[in-house]
Amino acid sequence: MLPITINLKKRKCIIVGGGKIAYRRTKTLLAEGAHLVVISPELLPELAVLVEKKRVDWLPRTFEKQDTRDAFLVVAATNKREVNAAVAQSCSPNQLINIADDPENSSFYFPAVGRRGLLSVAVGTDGASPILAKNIRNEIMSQFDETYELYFAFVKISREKILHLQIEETEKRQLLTEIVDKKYLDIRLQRAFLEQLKKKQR
Ligand SMILES: C[C@@]1(CC(=O)O)C2=NC(=C\c3[nH]c(c(CCC(=O)O)c3CC(=O)O)Cc3[nH]c(c(CC(=O)O)c3CCC(=O)O)/C=C3\N/C(=C\2)[C@@H](CCC(=O)O)[C@]3(C)CC(=O)O)/[C@H]1CCC(=O)O
Ligand SMILES: NC(=O)c1ccc[n+]([C@@H]2O[C@H](COP(=O)([O-])OP(=O)(O)OC[C@H]3O[C@@H](n4cnc5c(N)ncnc54)[C@H](O)[C@@H]3O)[C@@H](O)[C@H]2O)c1
Repeated sequence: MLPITINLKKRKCIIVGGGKIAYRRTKTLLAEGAHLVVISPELLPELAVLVEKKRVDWLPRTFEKQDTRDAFLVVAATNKREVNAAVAQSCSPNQLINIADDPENSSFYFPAVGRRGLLSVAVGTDGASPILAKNIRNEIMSQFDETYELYFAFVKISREKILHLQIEETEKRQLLTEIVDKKYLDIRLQRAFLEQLKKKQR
């Protein structure tokens, strides 16, 4: 399975079911700015709060096969195997579909995600053990404390500035390599580097 980072901003995502798994998926997809529609006769209180806050749309009924028609991504997360199978059946081969109780027939899995500023980490085990994926994610993320949040922002800004400099390609490459040195976790060195770049811009 290929891990990719998908831009979900404003894309329509359908979640069928309103229980624990639906809520977990909702949080993951909302964090990426997706347009979420939850279809379920009942909702977990945590999901109802998100509906009240208008963070997600809710269709308070059971699934109907036209529901998935214009969705970019679909999650089948009811506690009924036959309903989840019907959700999957209703999708075209080009829609992204995750079936909570049927990885074999899902076109994508949810990895264990970690975020620190602009860094994102996704760990999967091809479904072998979600708990292990979670543990490995936690292990990786423990290496990145909050100083990395500023650092990743520094790297992004510096890279943009370097790419726009009127200098030789070899020097650009050297500078792009320079900024990933861990010494730049130190904010004073970040400032000094940006000052240096300013001089090169003139
Ligand atoms: C990583 C994480 C992301 C997330 O869900 O956001 C995730 N599962 C998590 C937790 C978790 N899931 C389960 C348990 C109970 C213990 C256990 O069974 O091990 C726990 C533990 C817990 O809750 O702590 C049960 C379970 N999971 C799946 C099945 C179906 C099956 O295997 O048939 C069943 C049995 C259902 C049943 O009982 O019927 C299937 C999938 N779960 C996946 C992802 C995909 C594979 C990821 C990979 O490649 O490893 C995959 C294939 C598809 C998918 O659903 O996307 C998230 C933790 C991260 C976090 O906390 O951030
Ligand atoms: N992938 C995973 O990580 C993972 C982990 C645990 C469980 N599961 C599986 O996920 C599924 C859901 O688990 P859960 O704990 O969220 O269940 P749950 O009982 O908390 O929630 C089920 C929801 O489905 C809704 N529902 C039932 N019939 C429906 C229909 N016809 N149309 C629309 N909604 C309907 C119910 O109203 C309820 O909100 C189960 O099949 C379980 O085996 C997957």
